[in-house]
Amino acid sequence: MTAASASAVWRNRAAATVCRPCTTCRSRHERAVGDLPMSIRNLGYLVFEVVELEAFAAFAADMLGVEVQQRGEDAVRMRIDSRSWRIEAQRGPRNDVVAAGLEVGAATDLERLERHLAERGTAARRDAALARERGVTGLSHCSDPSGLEIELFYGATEENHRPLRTPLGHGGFVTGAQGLGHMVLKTPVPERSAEFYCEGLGMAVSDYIPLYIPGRPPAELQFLHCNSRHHTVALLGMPDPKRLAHFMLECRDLDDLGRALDRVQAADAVNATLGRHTNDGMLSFYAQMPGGIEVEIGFGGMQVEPQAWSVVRHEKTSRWGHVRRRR
Ligand SMILES: Cc1ccc(O)c(O)c1CC[C@@H]1C(=O)CC[C@]2(C)C(=O)CC[C@@H]12
Ligand SMILES: [Fe+2]
Repeated sequence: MTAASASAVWRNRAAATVCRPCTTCRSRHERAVGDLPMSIRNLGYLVFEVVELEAFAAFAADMLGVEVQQRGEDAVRMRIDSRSWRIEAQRGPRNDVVAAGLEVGAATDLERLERHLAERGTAARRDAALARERGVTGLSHCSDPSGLEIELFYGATEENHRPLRTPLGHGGFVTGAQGLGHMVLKTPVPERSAEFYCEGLGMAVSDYIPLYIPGRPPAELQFLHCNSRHHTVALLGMPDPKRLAHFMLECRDLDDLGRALDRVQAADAVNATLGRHTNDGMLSFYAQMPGGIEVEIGFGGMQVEPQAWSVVRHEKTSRWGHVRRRR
């Protein structure tokens, strides 16, 4: 079956919603990056809503080592690289991610992606005011199947004329073409979500890992890439009013991960111990930010070559470590 006819088959089946891990429908969204005429390039930014904004900002500055800038009374923005900002936190009740910025190459790419989404029944709406607010040239937004706001954008603002201001000193984070890091999203409709990110936005499956949590129905993690980062989005098939399972920032230097672990341990905020993941080989630990938002601090993730990648399955989530603590 050619790629074109496979996607036609998927489109014909789109009305039939099958939301459990299912090899039949899974095969419909499995294809390589670049198979579609347009694709998102990377995860550009994340917007959070948190009740305890000051505590969240302090944790980011003192534990993660990012640069935090106040933005009025009720928002902060964080820099982790040359971009003017990568993470925004707004004061609000949700204690969750409220928008994800996915970057495309340029104006024409955004237009093509909008047309492609419209053909598939997803209306992405242009918003010049929101583009200005985010500091980007063009922005069009829609919802993912779990209701998360997805902001497709191009033309971000660079601030590479000055280094990061952090009290801690930091060798920086792995970003560039790999984007800001990754996010793991819980979704009650994992097959629809996978179809949206793959057939809609042009991402591709890296691998699958089953998840057995005692006392819960078996679930599955689907790892998706859109550049050489092994996964930019991972989907966890599990209903939850909180959409974000965690987001991940990757340190360039191992010592920055080690020093972050020291600080997070001293603050008694470790959610999962140091470990190495099976699929991307990332060395990481997980920390609990104020508002219950979980962040993974990583180092040394394996990169994929999208055009040469073959989908695989793993039986375990970690080669070792990542022991979770009960909260
Ligand atoms: C398995 C895995 C590979 C690479 C990653 O970057 C990554 O975050 C994960 C998932 C880790 C984590 C887990 O294994 C136990 C269940 C967890 C906590 C979830 O509920 C979401 C993330 C899952
Ligand atoms: Fe992760």
